[in-house]
Amino acid sequence: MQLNNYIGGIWQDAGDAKYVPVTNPANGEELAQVRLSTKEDVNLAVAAAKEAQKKWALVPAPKRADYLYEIGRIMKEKKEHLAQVLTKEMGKVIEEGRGEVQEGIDMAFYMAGEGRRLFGETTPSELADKFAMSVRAPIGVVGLITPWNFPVAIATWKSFPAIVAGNAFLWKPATETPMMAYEMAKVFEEAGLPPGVANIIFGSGVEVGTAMIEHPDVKVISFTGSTETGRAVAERGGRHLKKVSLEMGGKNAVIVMDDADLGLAVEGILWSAFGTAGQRCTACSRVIVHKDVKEELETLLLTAMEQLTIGDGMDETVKIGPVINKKALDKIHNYVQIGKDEGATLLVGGEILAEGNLAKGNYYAPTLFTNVDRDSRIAQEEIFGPVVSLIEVSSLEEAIEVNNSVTFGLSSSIFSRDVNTVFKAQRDLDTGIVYVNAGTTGAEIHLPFGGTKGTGNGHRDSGVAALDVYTEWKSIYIDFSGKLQRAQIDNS
Ligand SMILES: NC(=O)c1ccc[n+]([C@@H]2O[C@H](COP(=O)([O-])OP(=O)(O)OC[C@H]3O[C@@H](n4cnc5c(N)ncnc54)[C@H](O)[C@@H]3O)[C@@H](O)[C@H]2O)c1
Repeated sequence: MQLNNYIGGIWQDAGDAKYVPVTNPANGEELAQVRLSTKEDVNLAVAAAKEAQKKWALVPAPKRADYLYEIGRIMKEKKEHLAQVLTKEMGKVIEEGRGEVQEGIDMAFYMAGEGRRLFGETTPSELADKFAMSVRAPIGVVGLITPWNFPVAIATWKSFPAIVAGNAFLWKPATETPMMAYEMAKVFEEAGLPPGVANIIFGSGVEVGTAMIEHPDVKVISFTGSTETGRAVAERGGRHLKKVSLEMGGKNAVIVMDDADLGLAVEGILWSAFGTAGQRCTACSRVIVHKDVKEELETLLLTAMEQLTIGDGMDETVKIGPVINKKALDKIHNYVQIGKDEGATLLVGGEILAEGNLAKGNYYAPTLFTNVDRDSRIAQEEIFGPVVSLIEVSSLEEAIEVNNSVTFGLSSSIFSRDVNTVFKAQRDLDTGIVYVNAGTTGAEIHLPFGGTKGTGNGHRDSGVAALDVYTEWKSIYIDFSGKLQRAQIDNS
């Protein structure tokens, strides 16, 4: 199967395009071949989007929303199929695959509702017989660049607000997960979205991403991915005066205080550290634990980790699937070596798993380090795999300081039964998302999603805040006095 671009409502021919294989990380099986698009393909897509957007912007927002209702309905109908494609292509276990598709469905219905609430503001004018208001205007053609770890949810966080706000978009998915984008292109087509509103273009970040950012008709770049790539996107976007929204890496922590329900904390840590094999931007990568409960927590965690079954995510009994590719496997293993060299104590894991059924996939053993120095590399850098570092502290103040000591600021969590502790923590934890008595993952689509510091640049995906990325405020003054009134001068 060859995956070609969807541009202006037409599936591009193969022509003389180059392709690379898409493989199943669970067993190395080739699933498809994906096109490596060129700058010319990007130009075609931008032209199609620009043309379509002119008409799309004139469709009333509640009517644009109707397409999202239809998209949501089709996704719901195809939910199991989409979840299976997701799991085969990306590796997360099927239960999580279903959850992610559901998130996309929820986003479709939620954003459709925004079509009837695309609120502006009316404002008193300085002058009599004058009416002042501001509206959210569409921006035009927007470019969406997404990572492989949430191949459908993140795309819906970006494309659905773009659609409802009256923009047309070009979406470049990660090269590792084009099949989900191909499936979504089919959903857009089936929903009858006018040709050119949604354009899907496959290819490398450097070639396609750069061409999108540099194209003068692409007005917004909404990027989710690593901080390293995000920085390059921001620099290039800045040079071309683009509005750039960045959602990037994380180094998220669970804080376990001495009065915490330890059983609950273990459940929260397990889910957020090892779900999606630790490859979530919100994954728990550090556990900051009060010294009085450290030993007990270690024992409970080790016992719970023994129950984690590892394998192909299509098997309903499996809890942890593979990591995305061999490069990721090597990166994770390298960090484990760094942790050992830094003097941390490896309690369990720390190895690539390649026995029996696991031989053909990319599997890493869930790994727990303790006695980790808060300033060490494994405590500071994003590993993006199933590796957790325990850091001991003596007080809430110290726990917050350790949490905030990293350059990232996506998500944090605290387990405590004390109301004063949790209120102080939610105020002082410097992250875009804070959880209390829950792990570091599990966003709800009607709340803003994003982080502080090195995780983002102040924009948010998800929630009503996402509309800020895809709209521009336009102020309108209507003078009905019949004479030329001049604000300020006339008033002075
Ligand atoms: N904060 C969030 O909301 C969030 C959510 C999910 C993932 N992430 C982060 O994403 C990372 C994992 O995803 P990844 O490995 O796909 O990230 P990545 O940065 O390697 O790639 C992300 C996207 O950018 C493209 N790209 C690569 N180079 C580019 C360039 N020079 N110009 C334009 N585009 C380019 C890629 O092809 C891909 O589509 C992790 O760091 C994770 O924390 C963040």
